[in-house]
Amino acid sequence: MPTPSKTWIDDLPKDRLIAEFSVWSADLMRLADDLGRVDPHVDILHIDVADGHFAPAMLFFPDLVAGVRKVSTRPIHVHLMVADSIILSQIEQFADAGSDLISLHVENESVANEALDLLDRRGVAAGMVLKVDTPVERIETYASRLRFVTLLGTAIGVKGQGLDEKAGARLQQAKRIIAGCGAADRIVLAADGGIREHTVPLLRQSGAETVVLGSLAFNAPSLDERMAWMRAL
Ligand SMILES: O=C(CO)[C@@H](O)[C@H](O)COP(=O)(O)O
Repeated sequence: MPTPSKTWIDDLPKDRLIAEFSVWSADLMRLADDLGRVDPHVDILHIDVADGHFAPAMLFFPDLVAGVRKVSTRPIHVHLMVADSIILSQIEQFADAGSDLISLHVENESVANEALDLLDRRGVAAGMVLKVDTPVERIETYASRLRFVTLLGTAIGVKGQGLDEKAGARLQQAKRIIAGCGAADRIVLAADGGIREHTVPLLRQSGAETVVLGSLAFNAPSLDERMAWMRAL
């Protein structure tokens, strides 16, 4: 299965919301079939990784990414929610497995620069994620090295929650900071968590260029209709 081109981030659509599909919300017992079902609508596959310590969930592993790589040509975005002490070895393993973009957390402060150096050496695009209460200004330090910035709109690593009321204002602030760093054309701004029919318009208006779709897409009564609605926003 060919991997996406080096320039895949530059080739993402700019005239509509980018659709990032969260594998966590797929039918895990029939994963290949479910990914095949949604594939025509997918711009990016999002794979959460959590160690039960940095985030409460225990989620996904490199062999799963390697398996997804075999059944999909879509770019794979790995969201690492793991402790500083294991992040470098996790990056190596998820890069080996075929990830196209790996995001660590701004809160992984003690190892963040080393992790970004490693992603650079491995030729994997770098992203960063902020927990729902982390000051947005903290992306400024890293902005020159990033292709993606993702703001969590809910508590980390828990599915099925409602959107935090600060999410819209935080996206607007991130947008201003990214523009102030001269990185508006390079960094894609993403919203993850609390992605619902009534929240997507607000997130879009607040500056989100992509949303991480979970149940909103995988459980949609008609995926064609839901995606047509989303793309028209
Ligand atoms: O990481 C997350 C939620 O924080 C997403 O990746 C989940 O997949 C969303 O699932 P739903 O809440 O939409 O069911």
